[in-house]
Amino acid sequence: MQAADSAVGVQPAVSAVDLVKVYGSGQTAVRALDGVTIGLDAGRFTAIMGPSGSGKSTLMHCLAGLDTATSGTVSIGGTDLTKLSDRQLTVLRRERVGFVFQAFNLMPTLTAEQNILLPLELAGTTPDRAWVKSLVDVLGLADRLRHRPSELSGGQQQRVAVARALVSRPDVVFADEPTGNLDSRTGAEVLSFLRQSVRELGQTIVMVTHDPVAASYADRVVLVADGRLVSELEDPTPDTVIDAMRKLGA
Ligand SMILES: Nc1ncnc2c1ncn2[C@@H]1O[C@H](COP(=O)(O)OP(=O)(O)OP(=O)(O)O)[C@@H](O)[C@H]1O
Repeated sequence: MQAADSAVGVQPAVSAVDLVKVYGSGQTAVRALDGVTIGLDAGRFTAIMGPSGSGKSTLMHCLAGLDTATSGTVSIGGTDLTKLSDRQLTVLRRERVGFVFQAFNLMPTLTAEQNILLPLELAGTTPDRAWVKSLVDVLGLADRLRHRPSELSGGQQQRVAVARALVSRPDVVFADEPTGNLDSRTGAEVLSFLRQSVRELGQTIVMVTHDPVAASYADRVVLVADGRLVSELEDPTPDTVIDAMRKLGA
């Protein structure tokens, strides 16, 4: 078997080497990331956890090309983000990365369907109708497509945001507290769908969360403290995540 066919040789979907992020300068400088090296495997669901202020959001923003690191490198699908111009970075984010935010971030004047198709519209790509239909069906949105976000429940809005993130089959989906604004039952539905998209569609997902139950949907949890990776868990359960967080003093 070729190395590329085995798990050992698989290139990570996202990787970072010695990532440092310093906000501000002089006496007020904050070292939010202090030398993070990480590889996030394709086709897996990774959760990033850690105490408040530990650097989770900064790490996610740097990995996703939403923020630039002070030093170190980040690659998505083999492309080194630090070598791209702002314009190239915008195109890469649009075409190869999907985002799901806590606050849904849907366009209020567009219908659910228009919101889902927006990334393709912006990229000038023709929608794969069969793919769009399967996303809409699996997410239970078929009878909500003509509604605007204000006419949808929070859970429905987040399902639209998930469909929008997946519609262009991105290399990776970054989710920042995707269930933070949802009740636990609706949150569980959204997390189950994210899990399903990894299992059945081979999607790569990276999620920042405070919630041990949400993290237990992931294949792997990486724990951040004071801007460094301090430990990780494979096949987490809520209890193993709570234990690991307790050890960090969180
Ligand atoms: N724009 C900024 N300017 C200055 N300092 C910042 C900025 N953004 C974040 N920080 C600081 O960097 C550190 C890491 O912040 P970050 O938001 O990444 O942590 P977090 O783990 O996501 O926190 P939380 O769980 O509370 O959202 C914190 O000390 C924070 O105050």
